[in-house]
Amino acid sequence: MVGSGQRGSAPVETSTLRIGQGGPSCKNGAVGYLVLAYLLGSLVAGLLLFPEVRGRDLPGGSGVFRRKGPLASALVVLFDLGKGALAASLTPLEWRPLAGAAVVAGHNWPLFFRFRGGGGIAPSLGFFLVWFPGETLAAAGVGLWVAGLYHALYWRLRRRGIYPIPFGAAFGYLAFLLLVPEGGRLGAALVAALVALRGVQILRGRW
Ligand SMILES: O=P(O)(O)OC[C@H](O)CO
Repeated sequence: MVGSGQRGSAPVETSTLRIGQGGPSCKNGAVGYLVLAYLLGSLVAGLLLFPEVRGRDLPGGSGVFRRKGPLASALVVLFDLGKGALAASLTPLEWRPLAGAAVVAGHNWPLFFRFRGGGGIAPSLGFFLVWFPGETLAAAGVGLWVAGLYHALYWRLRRRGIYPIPFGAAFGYLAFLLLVPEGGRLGAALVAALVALRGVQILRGRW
């Protein structure tokens, strides 16, 4: 997207995000946005609302579904989507790539829960739904479709290995990286890397 410059003056180019433009006060402001995003991410719904899940299962939608049922799971997913969406809404465009990483880092390694949180899927979905709604919905569709297929062809029969949602999500993030416009690629790559890193930790039993 290209911003409309004022008539008679040089057009204002907004198509490329340039992180760190501006003086020291701008950078100080950015630290505030990133800390806020990290703290928002650290409010892990599954751990706040259902502390009994802690240590027994993952605190995201799937883990809470397994332990507490569908309504509790829906509540957790909505809360975690919401904090991601709020972080995107509060952060100016130029700092959004880092704010996306910050809110997901908070959810995955929360300050309030000894740095042991969820997988980062719901907050990243909420964050990018605000920033790139069409691309995010399309990528989420890919992820859900792959998860459904994996469930039907493998998980339903074996119940072993990677759970369907994270399995499908890996394809969703790949789709998103291909679909997202240039201005969002850095943010998408940072977030996907943090989700993948946490996924490796979880697979190794370090959750
Ligand atoms: O990645 P989270 O913590 O948002 O959890 C989402 C789902 O439970 C993953 O299976």
